[in-house]
Parts: sequence; C-alpha cells; structure tokens
Amino acid sequence: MLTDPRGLASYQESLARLLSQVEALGSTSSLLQDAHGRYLAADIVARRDQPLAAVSAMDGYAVCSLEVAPDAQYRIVGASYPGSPFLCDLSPTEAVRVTTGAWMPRDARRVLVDEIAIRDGDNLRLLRLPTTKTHVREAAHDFRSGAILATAGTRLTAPALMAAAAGEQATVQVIRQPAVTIIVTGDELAPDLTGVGPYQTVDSASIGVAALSRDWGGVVKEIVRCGDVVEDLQECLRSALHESDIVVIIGGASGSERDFARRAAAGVGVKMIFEGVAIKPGRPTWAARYGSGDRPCLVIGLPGNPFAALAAARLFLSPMIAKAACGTADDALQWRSGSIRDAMAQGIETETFLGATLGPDGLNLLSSQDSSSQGGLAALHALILRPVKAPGCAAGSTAPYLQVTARLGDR
Ligand SMILES: Nc1nc2c(c(=O)[nH]1)N[C@H]1C(S)=C(S)[C@@H](COP(=O)(O)OP(=O)(O)OC[C@H]3O[C@@H](n4cnc5c(N)ncnc54)[C@H](O)[C@@H]3O)O[C@H]1N2
Ligand code: MOO
Repeated sequence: MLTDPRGLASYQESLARLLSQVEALGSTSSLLQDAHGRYLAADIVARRDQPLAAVSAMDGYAVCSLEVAPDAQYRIVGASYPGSPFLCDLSPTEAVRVTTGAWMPRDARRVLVDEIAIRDGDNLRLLRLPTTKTHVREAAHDFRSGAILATAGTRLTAPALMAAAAGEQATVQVIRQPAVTIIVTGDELAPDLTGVGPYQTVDSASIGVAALSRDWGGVVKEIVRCGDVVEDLQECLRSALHESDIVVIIGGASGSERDFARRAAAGVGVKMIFEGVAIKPGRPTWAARYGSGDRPCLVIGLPGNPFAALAAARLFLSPMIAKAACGTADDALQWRSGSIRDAMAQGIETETFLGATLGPDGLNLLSSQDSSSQGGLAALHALILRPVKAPGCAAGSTAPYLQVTARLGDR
C-alpha cells in the first residue's frame, strides 16, 4: 500500500476509526405520523387481523352458492358497504349488494361482479356465467394479529409507515435522532445572506452541511457563527458539546496562524481520533471525541472550502449520523459502480473524490473539481472514487461512486 507523504491515514482507515466510536442512540416513542424517516427500535407487531372479516374484492352482488346456473335469478335483500355491513344469512336465491372492501354477509361465498349483472329493482339476473374467481378476500388473508410487519432497524419509509398503520400502531419505538450542532468559524463570514459586505464571504457551507445532516437523519439544533478568536470558539464548543450528539466545526481546519478549530477543541478536553486524512478534497478533516459513558459527543472538523466541506461531510458525517440513528452506517456507504462519460487521467498520489452528475447515461464529471467551487454544485449527485495512482481510463469506463443525498439502501 502507498503511504501518504504526510503520514495521514486513508479514508477507509480514518472512517473505520471514527465509526468505531459511534453507537446507536437510545430509543424513544413517537406518534406514527411523526415517525417518517426514523429507524425502528422495536419490531412492529400487528394488533389486529387484516382484514378482520371476509370482504368483497369488487363491486357486485354477494351470493352464497359457488355454483351459478346460467339462468340464475336472485332477490336483492340489502346492501353492504365498507364501514356499514349487512350481516344477514342468505338463502340460495338471495343476493346482497356489495362494494369493494365491504364485509361479506354471513355464508356468502362469492361476488357476482357488476360487469355480468343486470339489476332491475330488487331483482338480479346474469348477462353471462361468472369465472371461477370468487372475488372474496378471506379474513386475515393479509396478516394475522401478532404478525411482525416491520423488524427493528427498518427505516420508516412511506411503505413501512403504511404497513405499521395497517397493524394499528398509533405509537412506535424509534431510535433517537442525533442532535447536531454546526459551528462555523471565520471572521470573513457574513452573519446572514442579506447584505454581505465587500470583504465578507457568504456562509454557504453551513447551509449545505445542515441539509446533508438532515438528509441522513440528524436534527440540526443550531448553526453558530463564530469569529477567529480561540476563546470565543471554545465557549461555543463547550455549550455545543453538552447539548449535542455530534458537533460539526466548519473552517479553520488547516494549520495557518488563523486556523483555530483544532486548537480550540484541544483546549476544551476532546480526544483526537484523527487529524487530517489522505484524501482530496477534504485533507484537513479532523475528528475527536468528547466525554465517555452515557452521552459522549463526537466532533468532526470540516475544511472551510465549500466543496471540500460538502464532500468530507458526505464521506464522514453522513455515515456517523446514519450509525447513530440506526446502529449501522451501511445506508450511507452504498458504493455503486457507474459508467463515467468522460475519459480520466491517471490518478494522483492522493485518493481523490470527484464530483459528478448522475444521469440515465452514467456519470458526468462537474466541470470544476476545485475545492472552493460552488457554481456547479446544484448538479452534484455523486462522488466518484479515484484510488491513488489509478490508471488513466477511456470514456465509458466504470468506477465506484457514492450518491450524495439519496439513500440507496433503505432496509
Ligand atoms: N499551506 C497550506 N495551505 C492550505 C493547506 C495546506 O495543506 N497547506 N490545505 C488546503 C486545503 S486542502 C484546504 S481544504 C483549505 C481549508 O482550510 P480551512 O479549513 O482552514 O479553511 P479556512 O481557512 O477557514 O477557509 C478556506 C476558504 O473557505 C472559505 N470558507 C470558510 N468557511 C466557509 C463557509 N462556512 N462558507 C463558505 N466559505 C467558507 C473561506 O472564506 C476561505 O476562502 O486550506 C488549504 N490551505
Ligand atoms: O482538502 Mo482541500 O479540500 O483539497 O482544498
């Protein structure tokens, strides 16, 4: 394996060290309607049979005999609709009007669908013979009370929420979402997006990193802006460390006399996990842990250059949040293989992640890969991995990529 000239560890090694410090948070109960996107801490067990009784699968007429003669005639004795059943005993010449989902009358065995029925007042005769299909959904044909509808660890996506609701689960046990505080450092950063002064920079990085955090299941408690003063940064850090599961510091990550993030963190008693990673962009990324026992807090320091901050957040922060929110980082580490539309030169001495757009015909590299570039970010869908000194390749070659926002692997 090639060694980084600065002695920094690889992405995989740094990520593994970081993730070994992350544990799934405890559980909490939530109303089902508020649990969208959350991970189940306990199985969802059906509290009822579904359906509770046999129901009609079609609009038509329920009759009690499976055998139907071509000249059969019936007297319609009532109507059963979903929510208002008509629960009579039927004689062989009686029929009950039913619509889809209505409880079948007792003893009714089949439904003669509207398409073959001719109704005249209370009398019913047939246009032609029915098929062998009964058009009846038997009681509990979907699931029985006690059936497991979703297992612990499942993400409550739209389909999973529907299953949980069908099982009559008004409240569910879900894993607590990690509370994320974002601290942004830099004297040059404008306090808000309106009225940015001539020597100021828009704080775009925190907006993107906050959104990415939410995408992966974090709750962003606060975005705190702080100047380049160690003591101020330490004060922000101290309160963030006590109120959050994850603290993100953007900027001030490299080593100049104006970069204070790591110095400030060291001064408030965090234990470094790594300081810099052999990747591009994102080399100055650092990580640390604060406290132990019940409520440790993890700190991730991102570079200030916006594309570098976003890429490093996707590579490190998303898996951290995913692991804290569901017990495994797998959902955030779904590497896929994609066809790259452009030819690529030989890889450099550092493992590189290239921004790309993902379309139906493969991946297109963004025109600028500069770590400060933001003009093309609206079309950023994926990060392509270029290993150290990867051989140059022609257009149409395949390479591993990670999607930036979408979860590919909902379990
Ligand atoms: N001599 C060296 N210089 C640099 C090195 C190095 O190894 N040796 N590393 C470079 C790399 S790589 C990166 S990435 C940058 C990032 O360093 P910092 O984390 O210390 O970033 P800052 O100095 O705070 O800011 C860099 C740049 O980004 C702008 N910025 C900062 N915060 C935000 C924000 N929230 N939103 C938008 N833009 C932001 C800031 O104004 C600067 O322009 O260091 C290289 N230098
Ligand atoms: O990590 Mo820096 O991201 O290359 O500009």
